[in-house]
Amino acid sequence: MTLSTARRIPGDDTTTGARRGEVLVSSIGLDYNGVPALADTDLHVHAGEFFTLLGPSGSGKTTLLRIIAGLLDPARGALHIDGMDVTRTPTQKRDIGFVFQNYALFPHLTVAENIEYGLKVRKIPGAKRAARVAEMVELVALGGFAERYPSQLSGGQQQRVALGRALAQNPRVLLLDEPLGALDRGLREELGAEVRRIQQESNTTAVYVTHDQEEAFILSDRMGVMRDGRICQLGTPEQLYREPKDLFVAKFLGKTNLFSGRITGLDGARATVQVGAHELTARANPAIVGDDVVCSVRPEQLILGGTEVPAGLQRISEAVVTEVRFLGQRRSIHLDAEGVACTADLDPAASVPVVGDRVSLLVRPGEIALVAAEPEHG
Ligand SMILES: Nc1ncnc2c1ncn2[C@@H]1O[C@H](COP(=O)(O)OP(=O)(O)OP(=O)(O)O)[C@@H](O)[C@H]1O
Repeated sequence: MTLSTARRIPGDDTTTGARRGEVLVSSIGLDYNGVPALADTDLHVHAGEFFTLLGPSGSGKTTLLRIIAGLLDPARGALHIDGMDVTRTPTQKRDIGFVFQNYALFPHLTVAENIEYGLKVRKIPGAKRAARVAEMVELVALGGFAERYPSQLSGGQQQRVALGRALAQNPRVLLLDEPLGALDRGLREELGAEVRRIQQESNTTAVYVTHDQEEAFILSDRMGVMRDGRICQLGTPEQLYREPKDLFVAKFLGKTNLFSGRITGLDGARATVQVGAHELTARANPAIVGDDVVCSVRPEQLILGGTEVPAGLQRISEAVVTEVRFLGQRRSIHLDAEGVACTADLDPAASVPVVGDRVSLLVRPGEIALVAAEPEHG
C-alpha cells in the first residue's frame, strides 16, 4: 500500500513551532440561554494523537467538537490549531476533516466522486486528484467499490467513504462525532479497528466523540471523560480505569464494586482506610477532600479467600456467595458483602464456590481506587 502523500511527519509543515495537528483549547465556554453547555474548558490534543471525548448524553461532547470544527462560536476563550489562533476562523479555512454518524455522502456521486469532491472544490489538478482518490480508496479498503453509488454500499462501507473523503484533503485534524453510532455491534468493532488503523497510517490527529466506553478504550491514546459540560478527568484509558478521580468516572468506565470507608491516616502517596472492621492500605487520591471515601475495586480485582489472608493481600469484607454464572471467558460470582452487592470475576479454570459459601473478599493494596464519597465537580 502506498501512503506517501497521506503519511506525514508531525512538525513537518509549520513555522509556528507547534506540531501539525496540535489543538489547544484555552478557557473555551458556551452557554445556551444562560446555562453553560460547556463550562470554561482547557484541553491540549497532541499532534498525531487519537483523543476521545467520552461522556453520557448531554455532557457537552458535541458542543466542544463543533467549536473545534468552527460550526459553533464559543462565548469565551481561544482555540489554536498548530499554534495559530483560529477562534474566529471560518470552518472551511481551518483545514479540518469531519465524519458524522449519518454518512452525509452525495447520493448521486460514486465512491470515487464523493472522495474527489473536496479536491475538485480546492481546484487540485486532475492527475493529482485521481492519484489521491486512488490512494484514499485503498486506504479505506474499498478497492473494487470505487464506481458504486452510496445506495449500493453497506452502512460500514459508506462510513469508510466518509473517512476517505475527510482524509483526502490531508486535514490538520480529523473530527469524528459518533461515526459508528448507526452500525450494529459487530460492525462497530470491525470498523472501529479500521478507523484506528487509518488514523495511524495517515498520521492524522483525531478528536473522537462517543458515549460508548468500550469504543473509547479500543481507539484512544488518551481520552477526556465529560459530565455536565466539563471534562472531569483526562488520561490514558488505563489511567482512567485504574485511577478514577471520582465516583462518576469510576462508575462510568466499566463495572466496579464500591465499599464505603473512612480515611484514618495519610502518609505521602499511601492512605489508611477503615472499611467496616477492616483496616486497609490504598493509594492516596489528592482529589479527595474530607475523610469519607469510597473504595472502588473492579470485579477482576476481587479475590475470594478463606479465613487466612495471604501475604500481599488484604481483606476488604466478608461475603456470602449469592449466584455463580459461567460467561465463557470468565465466571461471574455475585456476593452479598455485609449488605453490599458485589461481583467478582474469576478465571473459569479457578475453583468454583457454590451459592451459600462464606468467603473473604481480598484485594491487593495497589488495586483499590479511593474516590470521594460525593462526585467531584471540576
Ligand atoms: N441549540 C441548543 N439550544 C439549547 N441547548 C442546547 C443546544 N444544543 C445543545 N444544547 C444543550 O447543551 C448541552 C450539551 O449538549 P451536547 O450536544 O454537546 O451533548 P453531547 O454530550 O454531545 O450529547 P449526545 O451524546 O446526546 O449527543 C445539553 O444539555 C444540550 O441539551
